[in-house]
Amino acid sequence: MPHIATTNPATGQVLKTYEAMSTEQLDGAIERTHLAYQQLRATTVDQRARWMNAAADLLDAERDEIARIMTTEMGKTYASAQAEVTKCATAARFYADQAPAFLADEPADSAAVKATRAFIRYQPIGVVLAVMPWNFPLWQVMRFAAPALMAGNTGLLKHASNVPQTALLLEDVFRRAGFPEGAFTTVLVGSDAVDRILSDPRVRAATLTGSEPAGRSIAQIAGRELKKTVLELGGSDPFVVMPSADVDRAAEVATTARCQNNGQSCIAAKRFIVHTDVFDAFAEKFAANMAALRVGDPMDADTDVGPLASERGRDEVHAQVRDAVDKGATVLCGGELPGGDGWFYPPTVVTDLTPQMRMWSEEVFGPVAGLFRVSSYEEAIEVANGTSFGLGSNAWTRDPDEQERFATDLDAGNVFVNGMTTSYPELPFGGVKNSGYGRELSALGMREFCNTKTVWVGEGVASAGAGAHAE
Ligand SMILES: O=CCCCC(=O)O
Repeated sequence: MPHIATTNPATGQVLKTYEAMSTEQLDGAIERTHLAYQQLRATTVDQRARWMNAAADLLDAERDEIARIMTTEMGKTYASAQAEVTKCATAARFYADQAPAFLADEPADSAAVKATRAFIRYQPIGVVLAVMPWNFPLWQVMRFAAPALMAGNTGLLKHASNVPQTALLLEDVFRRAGFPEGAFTTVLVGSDAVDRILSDPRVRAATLTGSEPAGRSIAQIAGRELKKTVLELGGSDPFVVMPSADVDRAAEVATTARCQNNGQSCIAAKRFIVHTDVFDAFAEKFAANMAALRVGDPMDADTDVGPLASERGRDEVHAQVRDAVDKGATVLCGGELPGGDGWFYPPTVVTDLTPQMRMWSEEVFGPVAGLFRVSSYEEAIEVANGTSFGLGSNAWTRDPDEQERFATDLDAGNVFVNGMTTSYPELPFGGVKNSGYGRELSALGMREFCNTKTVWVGEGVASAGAGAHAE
């Protein structure tokens, strides 16, 4: 039986447990979501925008209570949980505003294809399964749900088993906002149910944010079933600092980039690759900033870093650090398991890493930074691109030529120059290599789950021109 429960990571206390759905209940949930699709696809984009704006208003109005639940379920600081709720409301409004333009018919060169009219029409495809992680328990779901529902698709959410309350409350928000019953449905099941769900003919596609093994497993099922997937998997983002960089600012942003969300973000900077000319200055400031972070109760406004989400996650992070230390790495700060309740881990900086150490190539999902010294641009690129991941990346340089080169040479889905990788509704988000494929957010994210339909109209039909339709 899957263990679906709210366990407070700050205390280790189990607060609420849930029974997994039976096969019959799951089938009923799929059917409701499928029937809701028949309804939603027949609504206008303006109607859906009204519901989406109402969902945004509910999120704003209930922000503090939602944030408290998120903090209790996965340990992020209360302030960052509040910011996450606000970001979700912003994304909902963004898609409510932009959907008419993103879904409008796109005229093509009709003369070139010997048509009276030729255009592209974006239409929904049906029920989309969303398998989502606990680290940004509201945002990861919303960045799928807002574009999907605005396109006229319906969503079936299989959330991580440690954030059931957040999963259920989002279903409730969409229902109260006015979306048809079943338009967004949470299923409380373990990952063993994913094969059954994705094999169901009523489910047309899947999106997953999660680990590389989870991505491989979904892709395998979807391949067998010939269903579209978007995968956003792990990352071990490089953060490169070159001699012309503002080192103080880079060290400050590096600290936030590594420890955001208690170090548990796929786009957290994880490998700090610093040119030898500024290495010592950067290392000193960065380690001092990391050591100064306050670790503690995530509900406390003075806390910078709360607990990791699970005991297993913390054990894994510590094992990666111990592996490096046992093989000769140097710890500049942190690295010791604290005593007491809760799954806390101190901000840690480790240097003198070698390819034999797990930290060299693996993603570290906690507030632990690997620090690398390089002596040229070419070496920085080689180390930065030297993992199987390619999600986000950061480069710090005031040299305009270098900025251009980094934008081209970093093998990643996102390059942020003199700033920290983050996601915006306006910009596409996703990775290359083992970080996954497909894009979320922006118009591209909405169209991933649309039927991009070519329409060609020959002679004998009154020409009305394309561009008016938005389903
Ligand atoms: O684990 C992935 C984190 C994504 C965070 C964001 O979208 O800002």
